Amino acid sequence: MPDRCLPRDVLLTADAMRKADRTTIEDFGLPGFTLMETAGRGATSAILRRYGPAETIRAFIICGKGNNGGDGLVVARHLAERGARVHVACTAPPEDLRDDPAHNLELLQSLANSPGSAADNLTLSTCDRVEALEAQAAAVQPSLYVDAMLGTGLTSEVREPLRGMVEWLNGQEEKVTALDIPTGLHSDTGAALGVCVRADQTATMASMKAGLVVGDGAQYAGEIDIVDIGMPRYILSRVSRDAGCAFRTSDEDLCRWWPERANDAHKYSVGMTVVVGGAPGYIGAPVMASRAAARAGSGYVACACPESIESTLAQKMTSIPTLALPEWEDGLAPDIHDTLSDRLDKARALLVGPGLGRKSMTQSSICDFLSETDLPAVIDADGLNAIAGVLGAEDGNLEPNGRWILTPHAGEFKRLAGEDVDFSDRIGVAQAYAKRWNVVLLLKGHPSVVASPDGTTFVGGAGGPSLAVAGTGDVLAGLCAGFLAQGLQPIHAAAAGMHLGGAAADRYATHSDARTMQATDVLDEVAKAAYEICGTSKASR
Ligand SMILES: NC(=O)C1=CN([C@@H]2O[C@H](COP(=O)(O)OP(=O)(O)OC[C@H]3O[C@@H](n4cnc5c(N)ncnc54)[C@H](O)[C@@H]3O)[C@@H](O)[C@H]2O)[C@@H](O)CC1
Ligand SMILES: [K+]
Repeated sequence: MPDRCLPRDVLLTADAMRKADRTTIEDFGLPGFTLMETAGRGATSAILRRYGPAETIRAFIICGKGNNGGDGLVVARHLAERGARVHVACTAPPEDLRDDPAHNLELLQSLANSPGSAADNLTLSTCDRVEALEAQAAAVQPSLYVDAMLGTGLTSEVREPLRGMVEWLNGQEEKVTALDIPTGLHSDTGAALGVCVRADQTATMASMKAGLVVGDGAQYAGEIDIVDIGMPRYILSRVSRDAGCAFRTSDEDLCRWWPERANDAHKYSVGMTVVVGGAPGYIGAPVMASRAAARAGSGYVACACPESIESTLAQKMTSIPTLALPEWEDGLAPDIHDTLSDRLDKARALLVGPGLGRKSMTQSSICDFLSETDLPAVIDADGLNAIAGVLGAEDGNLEPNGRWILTPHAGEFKRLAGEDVDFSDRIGVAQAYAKRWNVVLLLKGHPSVVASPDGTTFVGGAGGPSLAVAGTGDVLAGLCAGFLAQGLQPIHAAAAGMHLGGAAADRYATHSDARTMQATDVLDEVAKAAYEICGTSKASR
């Protein structure tokens, strides 16, 4: 777990959030009413920062009957007090509200009925049909909508009349601020539950929610502001390891995990990586992966490949030595471990798979090799295809023991799992299979997710869809292996590789059209991205 536990780095589930709320209220002693007041006041400030000043705002706030609606009622009070024109449309009659939302409705009614400037600016109505919402909006002519219909309490597809209201709201041209999460978004998976508010801004309470960054969350949430509601950090930290929760990788994580070099360092003490990859016709993948391992700081990278391509591969590599692996007609000969034993004695990490091909002999030789080595390993591409069907099998002889990082894309993952997997909950899938297989599992995608067998999970905090191009997987695997060779724990090596690769791609987009990026460009950007992230203190490494 990261040393720091900042709300922006912690991705919580609805369950974890409820647990944190309960602990804050019952054990810590901060009343729920105070949390709601702080949430609403903080969200008001977030709205004014983006769309203020208050006098220019004509806000139309749609409030559900739960606590998310309660937040909306508090926002209404504070926006009106600060001079905004505010109309509140409650989707349920007043008698349906309970506890804190009911109390806040009373306060708002009392404000609306008291003489003074806020009262002149404030109107309230009950609005249980979309036609009524439409008519009220036509009368108010809002400049901003606030979505306080549903928050983390939603677990099933949005029902009428809210469903129609969400569809109507998505048809409006004005800006929309969602409170906590856009109505309709599954707060854990980022799936739209039937419909989902498309927000320009989401003011989320206490901590990031996982659903705001995975699945379709990012496309519905717009700009995200985290509202400090006074929940103690230790409570957020305590729930952050619950199932389904994750951390977002940050530049600070990368700098903390990546070790400085000792003054008396030599190439082997820094960490040697042995890459096993390549096949006739597949030269590029092991070259890219080996270079990436070196870029990540591995002191010495050697690339073992089939003997028939060794001289070609050697011409493509300058500082990376090649090693020839004997071949039979049907692929790599057995006894890879014996062939490489001298190098393996010195190595601190393996990378198995880039461009290996899928010949049956190669696959069985690779499985034997992996069953014989104790080294930490990154297994990618055809390495994954080689172990598909063996990993996790009762009669299989593979024992990952948490030392392996598997980096599958969706197709490779399905082959490994041997079953159709529903990827709508990517964090859940990564956590379940990392535990089942006793591996660190890096699920590539946007964003990528990496989980360890003990449940520690990171979501990529850098990189975007520009990485969806051939060869970037080889770079990612190489970066992870390079970090593994320097002694990082497998989960941190995988998260560091994911973050640095993403940051390199982001850096490319600062000076070139992201659509033109190739995997070699990512590799070229790695050194500069690392320098910008980790600063001059790392320049001497
Ligand atoms: N102490 C707390 O618990 C705090 C909660 N906060 C807010 O409270 C929210 C969670 O509140 P709740 O747990 O009351 O939940 P919500 O307010 O998100 O939703 C509950 C309401 O949704 C309705 N509902 C559930 N499923 C539905 C569906 N499929 N279609 C239509 N309606 C449906 C329920 O009938 C219920 O009225 C958070 O998102 C956040 O905005 C914040 O105020 C901070 C403090
Ligand atoms: K909402």
